Amino acid sequence: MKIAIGNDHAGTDYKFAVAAFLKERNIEVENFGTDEASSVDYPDFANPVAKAVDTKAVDFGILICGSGNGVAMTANKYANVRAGLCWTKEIVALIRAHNNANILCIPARFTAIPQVLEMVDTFLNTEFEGGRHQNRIDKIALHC
Ligand SMILES: O=C(CO)[C@H](O)[C@H](O)[C@H](O)COP(=O)(O)O
Repeated sequence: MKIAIGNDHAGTDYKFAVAAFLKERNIEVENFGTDEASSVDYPDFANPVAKAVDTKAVDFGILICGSGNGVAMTANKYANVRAGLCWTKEIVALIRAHNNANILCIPARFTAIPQVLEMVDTFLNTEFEGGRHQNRIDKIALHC
């Protein structure tokens, strides 16, 4: 499995923790995020992750910014991306089981790292349920 990860300055520490967690599980990680704490613009890091997921160059993406909203808004501009903003592992389970999300968006300023690692574990270990949820995903469309 290969995962693209991206973050702005608010998510740098969280990105390192998540990347280490994934590598310990022999998951390949492509780092598109900043490695610094100095201020940057989140679309510069969310766009390459979303593009990698959109083109199926990777299996999943993980995006981290302060609130998680900026990266989610950016990623959901891509046709094949379903990016979900999550702050508990229960919501993570639902974005996989019901929404077949392929990018997990994490609000670094409103979560703790141990909680985020649990969320990432849930994201990787929850299957899409299909059925009625597939019908609904099929109705998600670009309107521009
Ligand atoms: O874009 C965001 C919110 O949608 C992210 O949370 C950013 O990390 C945040 O806006 C950065 O804020 P800062 O005051 O420039 O550190």
